[in-house]
Amino acid sequence: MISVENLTKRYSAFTAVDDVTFTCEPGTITGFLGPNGAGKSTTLRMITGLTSPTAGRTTIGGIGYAELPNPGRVVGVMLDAAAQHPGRTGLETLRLSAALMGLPGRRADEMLERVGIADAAKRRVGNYSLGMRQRLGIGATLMGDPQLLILDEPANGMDPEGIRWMRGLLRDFAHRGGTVLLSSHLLGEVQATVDRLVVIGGGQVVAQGSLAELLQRQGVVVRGLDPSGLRRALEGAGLAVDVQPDGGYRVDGTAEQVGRAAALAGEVLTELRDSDGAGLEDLFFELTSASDRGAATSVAQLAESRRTN
Ligand SMILES: Nc1ncnc2c1ncn2[C@@H]1O[C@H](COP(=O)(O)OP(=O)(O)OP(=O)(O)O)[C@@H](O)[C@H]1O
Repeated sequence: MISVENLTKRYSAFTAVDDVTFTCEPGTITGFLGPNGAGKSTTLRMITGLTSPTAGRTTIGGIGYAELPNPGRVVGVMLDAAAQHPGRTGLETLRLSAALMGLPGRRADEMLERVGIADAAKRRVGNYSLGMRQRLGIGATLMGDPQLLILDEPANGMDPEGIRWMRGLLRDFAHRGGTVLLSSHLLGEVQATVDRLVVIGGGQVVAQGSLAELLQRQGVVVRGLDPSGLRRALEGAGLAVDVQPDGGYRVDGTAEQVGRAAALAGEVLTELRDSDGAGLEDLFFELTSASDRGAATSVAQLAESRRTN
């Protein structure tokens, strides 16, 4: 388990990470999501002992990263795939990882096969594409057969096939009881991969919960013959209504609640369906801009602020 408790990092007067708390459980993939500059990398650097916190603490399996006797055997960390030495070949890179962890060199060859770049084993990493470096980086994280993975923007530079491959690999890792924490600034990228989301904006956690929970909050999409009459009926029934760019309404409620409110007011519906997370992107922007206002610190507060806006 990864545990982050009241973690804060200040650079002079600037607070990059502000009282962040979350946990990542075995058997799950947690997405750490936020726009550029939100504080994701700083948090991951603190978890992995590369930056010291101003306040708070982080543990991996109950102990601090710096106290792990052979960290690579416990947690695979990839913070910057582009940082690999450009003059070494992929094989040399992984052989070095193997040597540092006291593993046999042949493991490097097996790993290159596993991450799909065996045919580039003897090429210099400087000539790899970013997607190939990500594969190599993921290979390096897996060398010590760890129970946890911490990956900063692992999908950066990967093509759709690469992203699908990585998704399968991480799913399989979590399925076998592993714990994964991965960051991204793109909601669409993590949505299909993760079980849980921790959303960060302006250094603060603005929402966290299971993906299902956060998706559920998206309610239903509804349209009627008389849009303004339908809106009056829904709001009259106490349902919060968001007008979509295409003129439909997204409603925080169930199809039954919406159907009943419309029927009571004699409104004819032309469409009523689950929003299928279509609004999760809106939620992401809403959540992160809410953090700039310092308004919402939890899903509950955000939900409240959406109801009253
Ligand atoms: N060493 C440092 N000194 C001063 N400010 C820093 C330092 N490191 C990070 N910051 C600032 O802290 C904030 C958070 O940065 P961080 O790299 O953690 O964001 P991020 O969410 O990972 O963004 P990105 O997706 O762009 O990598 C940014 O405003 C950044 O400029």
